[in-house]
Amino acid sequence: MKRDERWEGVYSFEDSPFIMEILTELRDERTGPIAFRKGLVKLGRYMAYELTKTMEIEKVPIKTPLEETEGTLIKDRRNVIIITVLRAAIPLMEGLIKVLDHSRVGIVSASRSKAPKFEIEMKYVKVPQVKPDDTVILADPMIATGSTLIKVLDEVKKYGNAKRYVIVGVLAAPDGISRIKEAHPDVEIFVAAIDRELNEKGYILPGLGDAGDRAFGAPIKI
Ligand SMILES: O=P(O)(O)OC[C@H]1O[C@H](OP(=O)(O)OP(=O)(O)O)[C@H](O)[C@@H]1O
Ligand SMILES: O=c1cc[nH]c(=O)[nH]1
Ligand SMILES: [Mg+2]
Repeated sequence: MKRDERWEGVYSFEDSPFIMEILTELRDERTGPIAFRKGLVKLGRYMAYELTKTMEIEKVPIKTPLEETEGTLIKDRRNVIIITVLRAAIPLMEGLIKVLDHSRVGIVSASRSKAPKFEIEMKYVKVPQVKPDDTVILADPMIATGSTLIKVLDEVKKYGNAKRYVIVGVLAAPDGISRIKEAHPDVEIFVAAIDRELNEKGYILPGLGDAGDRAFGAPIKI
């Protein structure tokens, strides 16, 4: 895990060869939906494992069959809410929850309109009550303009105040990170990698394409 000097509380995993290898497969245009979804699940699992290193732990007395000793409990792991941003976060959440298995889960839909407006439509919001001990993880593979996550954070913060708000994603563009940090300075961001820029259609470069379409196939308009 590597802190990015450009912002407070922004981390990438560019120093982790294993996470980079999974990302390489996701970026590769030859990777089909089955392997793409599996890659997102794997990333979710390993990123959740890395995230536990930033959580509050407690030392607890335990008894082995032979003697008394001290054990470790990750206190914060018991108080996690994962907000899954449809569609592309579904496999990422599946991986996160393998490690953060006590999590309550919120589901929100967010769909970004085409350039230049990039308006976010949020039709479905089901979020549990947020308590002061909670770590709220906002799972969304792609942070492009940042508009989706700004809107999701605006909404989720209505459900109570959390101890931490943490975005877990795969790729981010610098512009999107700056916009999110401006709107929500308290949010921490953990992504596999921070890419170069956005193209005129709002896609991350070099990126991995449209994460939702690659995981689930392109929808059609009827
Ligand atoms: O940072 P932004 O510019 O807001 O873009 C990022 C959003 O775009 C993608 O979702 P999309 O709207 O394509 O929906 P989908 O997951 O259903 O494809 C992605 O999963 C993010 O939610
Ligand atoms: O590059 C991008 C940008 C937004 N959403 C995606 O799925 N990919
Ligand atoms: Mg999409």
